[in-house]
Amino acid sequence: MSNTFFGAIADDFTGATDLAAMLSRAGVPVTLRIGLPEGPVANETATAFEVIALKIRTVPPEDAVAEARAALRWLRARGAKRIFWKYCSTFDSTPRGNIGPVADALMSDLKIDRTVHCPAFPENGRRVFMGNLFVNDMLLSESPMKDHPLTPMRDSNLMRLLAPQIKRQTGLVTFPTVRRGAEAVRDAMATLSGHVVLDAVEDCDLATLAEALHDIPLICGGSAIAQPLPALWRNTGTIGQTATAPLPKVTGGQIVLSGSCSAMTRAQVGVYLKGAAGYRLDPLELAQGNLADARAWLKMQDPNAPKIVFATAEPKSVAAAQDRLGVARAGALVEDALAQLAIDARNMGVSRIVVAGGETSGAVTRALNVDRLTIGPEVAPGVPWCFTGNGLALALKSGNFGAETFFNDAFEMLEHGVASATG
Ligand SMILES: Nc1ncnc2c1ncn2[C@@H]1O[C@H](COP(=O)(O)OP(=O)(O)O)[C@@H](O)[C@H]1O
Ligand SMILES: O=C(O)[C@@H](O)C(=O)COP(=O)(O)O
Repeated sequence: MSNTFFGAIADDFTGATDLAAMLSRAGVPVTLRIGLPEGPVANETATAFEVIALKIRTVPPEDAVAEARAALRWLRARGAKRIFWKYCSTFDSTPRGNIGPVADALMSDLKIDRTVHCPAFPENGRRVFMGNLFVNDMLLSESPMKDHPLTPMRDSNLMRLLAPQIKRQTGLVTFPTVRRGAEAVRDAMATLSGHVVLDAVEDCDLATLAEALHDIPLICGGSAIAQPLPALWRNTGTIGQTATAPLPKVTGGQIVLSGSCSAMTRAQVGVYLKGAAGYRLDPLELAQGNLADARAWLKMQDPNAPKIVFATAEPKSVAAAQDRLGVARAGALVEDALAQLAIDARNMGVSRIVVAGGETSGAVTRALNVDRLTIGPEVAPGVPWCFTGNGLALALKSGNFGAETFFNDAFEMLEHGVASATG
């Protein structure tokens, strides 16, 4: 018998580990699954918090909807009472989706006519004011997200971004209302239907929103709104107390694989290359079928020494590759190459792997046949070390998360040992 209470569907793998980290911080055991299990899972220890990592951020909307609905069915069959649709705190989507279509489909399946959208993540500089998303001190559309290889964000208004993606209407709970407290938020919600965007500027706003909304069936957004939820459910006796489990110690070689071209990753790669061996992947060369050079380079490296393989490049160079190859093909070539190199690294004794990029993390994690992750401590907000059942440690870093020294920070943290985790 399962006792799942909270079920989350994440649109990419870094997003899934980000959400799992926020729940772990709140002291609850989380099961993070890579895709839906193929067979029954009845004999394993059930946890009240399940996160399913999908790779549906940039697939056609029909495919994203089908996968998300299957995940919803699976979670509800396990007993999930609260559903969370986790997407990016920078609202990464194409003009057609997939944030809106999936939210609409989940609403229909749950038979509800209202949900909320809360991408705010103040600790990582994502704030929503009057329905407009800010990244640090910039509007989303003026931030480096305007140049994202797959989901360039050229508008900052969440209602405007959602409108062409959804069948229902949009609404907004404004910042002044949120600052008046949970009751004011509930009163405002009672007058709204469809997709309600929530303003939130600081963590205290997320706490107010969580207090007002923790009992609604479906929350959509970034990971930060999830952090205050477990304490609220614990206070009302909805979930019990939880214990932490010791983490496995992972020794063995190390590598960084970076397919993210986000501004922060570019800086992180630059810093890491000062002390690590590096190999740059070029999508145009990959298109000629040349992965052999990269594989040969990797084979010559000491498994234990710091090293990085990266396709990370400046927007101009990304645009040039995309002009020649098309956006999807350029992305797929890099993802497939890094996935193959992850397998090669594993075969030469590498067991501690940092991956930069959400899509990239999806490709690498799948290639390594990982089906479940235990969540460890965070290297940076939203980026935990994760552990597989078969001796691998993975840190899946979202493009813009972490400090410039992230890659060094990650391995240092493992060297010094990590105390405990949930899962
Ligand atoms: N040099 C490049 N030219 C074109 N596309 C690239 C290049 N390097 C990486 N990519 C692709 O860009 C996408 C980056 O997305 P992702 O891995 O999700 O990173 P992020 O987390 O920064 O959004 C991937 O599909 C990746 O394969
Ligand atoms: O919400 C976030 O910002 C992250 O959890 C996330 O989804 C990041 O996506 P990528 O930057 O594509 O890794």
